Amino acid sequence: MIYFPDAGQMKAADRYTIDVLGIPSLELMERAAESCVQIMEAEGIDLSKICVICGSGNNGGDGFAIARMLKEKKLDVELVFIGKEVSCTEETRRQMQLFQKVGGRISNTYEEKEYSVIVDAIFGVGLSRPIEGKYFEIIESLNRSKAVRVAVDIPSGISADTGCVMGTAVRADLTVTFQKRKLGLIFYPGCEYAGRVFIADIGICTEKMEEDAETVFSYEPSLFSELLPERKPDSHKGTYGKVLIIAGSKGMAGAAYLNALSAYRTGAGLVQIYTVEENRMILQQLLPEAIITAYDSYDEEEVRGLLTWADVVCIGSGIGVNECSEKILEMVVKNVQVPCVVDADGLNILAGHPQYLEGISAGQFVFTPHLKEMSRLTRIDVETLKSRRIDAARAFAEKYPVVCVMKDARTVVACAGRQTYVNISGNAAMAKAGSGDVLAGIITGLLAQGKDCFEGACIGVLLHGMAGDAAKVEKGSYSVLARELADGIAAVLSRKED
Ligand SMILES: NC(=O)C1=CN([C@@H]2O[C@H](COP(=O)(O)OP(=O)(O)OC[C@H]3O[C@@H](n4cnc5c(N)ncnc54)[C@H](OP(=O)(O)O)[C@@H]3O)[C@@H](O)[C@H]2O)[C@@H](O)CC1
Ligand SMILES: Nc1ncnc2c1ncn2[C@@H]1O[C@H](COP(=O)(O)OP(=O)(O)O)[C@@H](O)[C@H]1O
Ligand SMILES: [K+]
Repeated sequence: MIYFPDAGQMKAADRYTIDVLGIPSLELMERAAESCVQIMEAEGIDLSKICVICGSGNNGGDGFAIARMLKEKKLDVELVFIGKEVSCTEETRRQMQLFQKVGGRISNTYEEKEYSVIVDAIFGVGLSRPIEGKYFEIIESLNRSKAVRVAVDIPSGISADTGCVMGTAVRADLTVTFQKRKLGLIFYPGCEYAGRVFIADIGICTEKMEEDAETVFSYEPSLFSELLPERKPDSHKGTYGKVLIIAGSKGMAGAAYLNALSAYRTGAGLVQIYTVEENRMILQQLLPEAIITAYDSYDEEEVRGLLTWADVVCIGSGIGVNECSEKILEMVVKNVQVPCVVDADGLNILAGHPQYLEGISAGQFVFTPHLKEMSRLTRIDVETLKSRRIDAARAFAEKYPVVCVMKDARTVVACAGRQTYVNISGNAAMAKAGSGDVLAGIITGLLAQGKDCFEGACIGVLLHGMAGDAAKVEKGSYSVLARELADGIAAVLSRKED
């Protein structure tokens, strides 16, 4: 597992390392600076004319130490201190003196010059409010420079908790972050502002943080195959689950097709699609492997029978919001006894009828809203959701006992009592209609093979992104179609057998 701390957790890990393990703060700062210098050298960055810009916190302290180390290598280093002397931490003050001791000079004004590299040590995880005034001007100005920009720990102006730009932020080419990649370097736009990220091990103990229920994690894509359900030699189609897909409306056969295809590609044993009569022939031809049952109008007994048959249900993709789909959804949500994925219009219906969710069982539902659907469900606007993704997904999963898969370029999976997952696979080729239907099918396929709702959701989101990455290799960022994500599933899963 990979863990992504927020600012508070990183500071707590620093404190633990200093106070309990007895590694002096100044020593950590020396290691941090050494790692930055080493990485700049190893990356072949032109160090012929260096500018290090420091703030008054410990991030600035790192900057002073970097400047000293570069100066000791007889390099041309200018140091600009733009913090407040009174606000300096004890360590930063000490580093300032050490820099001056080796003959370093400190300027208090930043001038646009032809630097080869600018080291950003203005703010790290201690950024506590939006950037204004002279800090704003300086960051904008160094973003105009042609120099390579190296951020220390995190680009100044990026929130370590959310990845949001706090007023303005340094656009780095490279970021050297200490011990763990902060959450703000995972979420966009922070992820883009950071450029290439290097993680330097400076000996901060993160064990406590890894055990913390509040910590956000991801799976190591290289260890993906260990997460998959087993395929046993002595098995038959019943071993891998009977899947009921309730999807598609007139003109939306594709949603049902993509759900079902993806569930099959992920390994489900038998898939039945329940859809409107108009889609029967289309789906039969598109996916002869699926059983098709069709309806003209709401038939409670038929739905009840299908629920009894199914080991897993996926409902909502392209079902439309109308009287019939509302009745089917209400019936399913109130009566389903097996794991159930609710997607798209299923969620839009629930947004208008939250009473359907009263009394639902815990650990049985996976909801897969994109941000707009999440906004409808929570009545929180999309911009606010973007600025507090983790909190919003967690709050929803606390309010309703469901696994909440809040989809975006970085999908978040929250479940009460579990650490929150954030996904790091996938790419912009997936920003196309139908991708979400594929995800709902993948998660359903994993649940059919016995994964619990939370694991099935996390592994499904990872697999979906990896399938997108495989599809991008084949078709490029512009041309991938949602159905080709299903080919990507096959490409990823077949690697397990290699
Ligand atoms: N020993 C350790 O702990 C280690 C820490 N390490 C390094 O320390 C970094 C964390 O250091 P930190 O906690 O001192 O905070 P930091 O990011 O320098 O910023 C705080 C300063 O910024 C100021 N400020 C904030 N927002 C502002 C704004 N919008 N506009 C203007 N000012 C603003 C704030 O001022 P104040 O709020 O007090 O007015 C304060 O002066 C971490 O990222 C890593 O690089 C490593 O060396 C490893 C060992
Ligand atoms: N830029 C991107 N990077 C990674 N994943 C993406 C990106 N854009 C979209 N996705 C993924 O594609 C899916 C889109 O889902 P959704 O918006 O519901 O599509 P649709 O409703 O058209 O099927 C989500 O799982 C999302 O995480
Ligand atoms: K910084």
